[in-house]
Amino acid sequence: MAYQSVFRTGLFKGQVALVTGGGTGIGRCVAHELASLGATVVVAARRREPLEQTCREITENGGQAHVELVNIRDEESVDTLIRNVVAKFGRLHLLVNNAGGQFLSPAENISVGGFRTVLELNAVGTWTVCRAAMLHWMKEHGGIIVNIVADYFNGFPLMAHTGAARAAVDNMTKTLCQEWGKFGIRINSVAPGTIISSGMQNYPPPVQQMITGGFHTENPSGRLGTEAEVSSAVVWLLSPGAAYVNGACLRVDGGSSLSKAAMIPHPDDIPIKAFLGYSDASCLGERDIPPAFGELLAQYAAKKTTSKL
Ligand SMILES: CCCCCCC/C=C/C(=O)SCCNC(=O)CCNC(=O)[C@H](O)C(C)(C)COP(=O)(O)OP(=O)(O)OC[C@H]1O[C@@H](n2cnc3c(N)ncnc32)[C@H](O)[C@@H]1OP(=O)(O)O
Ligand SMILES: NC(=O)C1=CN([C@@H]2O[C@H](COP(=O)(O)OP(=O)(O)OC[C@H]3O[C@@H](n4cnc5c(N)ncnc54)[C@H](OP(=O)(O)O)[C@@H]3O)[C@@H](O)[C@H]2O)C=CC1
Repeated sequence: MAYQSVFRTGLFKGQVALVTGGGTGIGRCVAHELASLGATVVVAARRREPLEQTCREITENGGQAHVELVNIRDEESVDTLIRNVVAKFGRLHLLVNNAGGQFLSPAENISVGGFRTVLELNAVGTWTVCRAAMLHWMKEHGGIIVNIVADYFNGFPLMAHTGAARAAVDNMTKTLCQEWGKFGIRINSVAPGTIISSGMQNYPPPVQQMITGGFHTENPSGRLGTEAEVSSAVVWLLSPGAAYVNGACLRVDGGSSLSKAAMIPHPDDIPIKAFLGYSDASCLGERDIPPAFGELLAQYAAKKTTSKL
């Protein structure tokens, strides 16, 4: 019943949609929503089983779905995917670049290889799919693309690699909007906040507990997001109703990117000592500020620091 669609408007009837990472999580939900609105959906990723499961669910619901295997880190595999879709269905109108991910790690423990892996998966991988879709179909016929990124806007503690990769994808989206508009290609990105999805299985139990235990509810909406909430934004951007939205990044995060709490707890020591002036008189002593703030400055001056500078 969970995926029983309540209405079928046929909004995307006759259109072919490719969703990478469409066997699980957000991609699976996007695939369901597009199929329930009439699109023929191709779900593509590395593992056949989850893709076939999604496909079965959609077909049982009366939609049309097909499976293709792809590794978006492999240019030849991506090329084959796009050629197969165009050969089998004769068209490719809609593309959702959802496949991606990373591992959680303090930046100081990310090796060069680890950083490169995440850049290659998310940034180069998304580019590879965009490029192949453009070359093999959209350059001649137009199309609509949505790239899934993440809340990278103020940096991404514990995920420096993915923050860099998602920023790259968002910027690439803006460039492609300007360069590929002439082909009739419209392209946007969606930046999910923390979403309750299969992706959470990738994090160790203590991290899962931290997320479910309130850490990520500290946002204006007071909760985590759902796959359907991200999918809804994707579907809208793919729809004619968003015809004049191009090169945008739509945040689906409950407002969390506006009010992000520090993700890394601070130690008692302050690692970056406050600057209080070169002269002793600059900031301390008699001042025209409320007393409580003066006390705070005095504390900053007295605090021991771990800084070696
Ligand atoms: C604080 C909580 C924040 C929550 C915010 C949530 C926001 C985001 C949510 C999501 O995105 S949901 C999750 C979506 N799904 C995933 O992220 C899973 C995807 N992960 C993967 O597919 C893989 O882990 C990977 C990132 C693609 C890497 O897989 P691959 O098999 O290619 O890696 P390896 O060949 O094993 O290693 C390559 C390279 O990377 C280093 N590395 C891999 N894993 C780790 C790790 N856990 N910690 C540190 N380093 C890691 C590995 O050592 C290799 O490095 P080198 O040997 O080359 O130096
Ligand atoms: N959940 C969240 O809070 C957030 C998620 N995101 C992003 O949203 C997207 C979907 O995540 P979510 O559904 O949560 O997590 P999932 O882990 O369920 O989704 C990741 C999908 O990407 C596919 N994938 C990974 N690597 C490749 C590859 N090399 N080639 C092809 N497909 C690949 C996986 O399939 P397979 O392993 O079979 O290849 C899987 O279906 C990801 O890009 C994620 O990083 C962004 C912000 C927040």
